[in-house]
Amino acid sequence: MLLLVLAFAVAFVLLLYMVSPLISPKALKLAGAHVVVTGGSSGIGKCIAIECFKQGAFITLVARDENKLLRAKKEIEMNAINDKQVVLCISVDVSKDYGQVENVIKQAQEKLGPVDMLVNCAGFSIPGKFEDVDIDCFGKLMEVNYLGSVYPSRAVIHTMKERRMGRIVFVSSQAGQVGLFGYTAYSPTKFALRGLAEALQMEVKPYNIYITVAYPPDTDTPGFQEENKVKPLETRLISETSNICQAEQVARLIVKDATQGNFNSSVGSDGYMLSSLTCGMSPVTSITEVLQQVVTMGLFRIIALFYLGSFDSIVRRCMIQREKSEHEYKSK
Ligand SMILES: NC(=O)C1=CN([C@@H]2O[C@H](COP(=O)(O)OP(=O)(O)OC[C@H]3O[C@@H](n4cnc5c(N)ncnc54)[C@H](OP(=O)(O)O)[C@@H]3O)[C@@H](O)[C@H]2O)C=CC1
Ligand SMILES: CCCCCCCCCCCCCCCC(=O)[C@@H](N)CO
Repeated sequence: MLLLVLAFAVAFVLLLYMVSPLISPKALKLAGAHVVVTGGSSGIGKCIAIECFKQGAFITLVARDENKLLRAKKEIEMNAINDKQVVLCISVDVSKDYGQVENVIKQAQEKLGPVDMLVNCAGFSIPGKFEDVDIDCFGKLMEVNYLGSVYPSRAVIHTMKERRMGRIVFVSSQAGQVGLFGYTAYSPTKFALRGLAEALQMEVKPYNIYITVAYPPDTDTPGFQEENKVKPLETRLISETSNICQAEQVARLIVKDATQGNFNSSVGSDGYMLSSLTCGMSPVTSITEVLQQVVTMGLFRIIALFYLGSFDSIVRRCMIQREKSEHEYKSK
């Protein structure tokens, strides 16, 4: 009898331990909230700002080009739901100097109050074969995509901890879940955000601060058009596996996941599979999510083998094609 009670007690404690990371956070209400969006003057960032504005938030847009900022501000303001809402623009390079970024956040907090949600969306990509990408680009990408997310986050975290509330979003990429041909310089910067997010989430969870990492697929934005000008054929063919998304759709999902406090934010069926497959030791906030992961991971690994096989064959075909045309060129 005593043994039975003991066994039940142990089972109960174990169950409590298993379920304790699953307690869902309370959703953040955006009406009246202050949302800072880096990279908010274009593409996904601009659409995130619009989505938050539509829900009643006050917005600070952070990017370098002042004209682009002003144009985005006008566009966002057309979506106001009341006449108190404000869009503030501040021009700064998020990657250069921590002191500057800290000042920008201070200015924003003085004008619009403490930051409730920070969205780190400033970033770019330089695709190309490992040996073709200019050696300086590896550092530049790491500076903007990684340090450019560390600096603003570091500048808001103190106040968020004091207030025991907040949301921080890191915009990674599907290329931050899987390394692909042409992304040797870009992928690592997006993988790095995941490591940062996991470690930071563990630190700030007791302060009721929730981190979201978003993994968008190719999305039709000015940045995407720019990237396509230099994208190797292999990268384009491999990326075509995933559909091109609209920035509005990606933004809507990111804002929904961030306000709900979900650690993971993905788009579409490939996004869903990739996230389940690469969940690793990442935090979970819902029981359904973790059950889906447990059930689907093995199956998705098998499906992934077919994808990997097709990617390998794309790379091989392109190599043969290239060598052939080089040969023809030489023999002419
Ligand atoms: N589009 C896509 O296919 C995908 C994009 N992503 C990621 O989403 C994010 C946004 O991409 P997307 O909307 O396409 O990009 P865009 O090029 O359209 O917009 C980038 C924004 O970031 C700002 N920015 C760039 N560098 C800096 C900097 N050093 N300091 C401050 N602001 C900066 C730009 O303004 P300014 O130049 O004036 O500073 C602009 O507002 C990026 O991190 C990208 O890696 C992820 C997956 C897919
Ligand atoms: C079960 C396994 C499923 C596997 C599916 C694999 C699909 C891979 C497609 C990857 C597309 C990469 C998009 C990068 C976007 C990006 O970040 C740049 N456009 C930035 O500008």
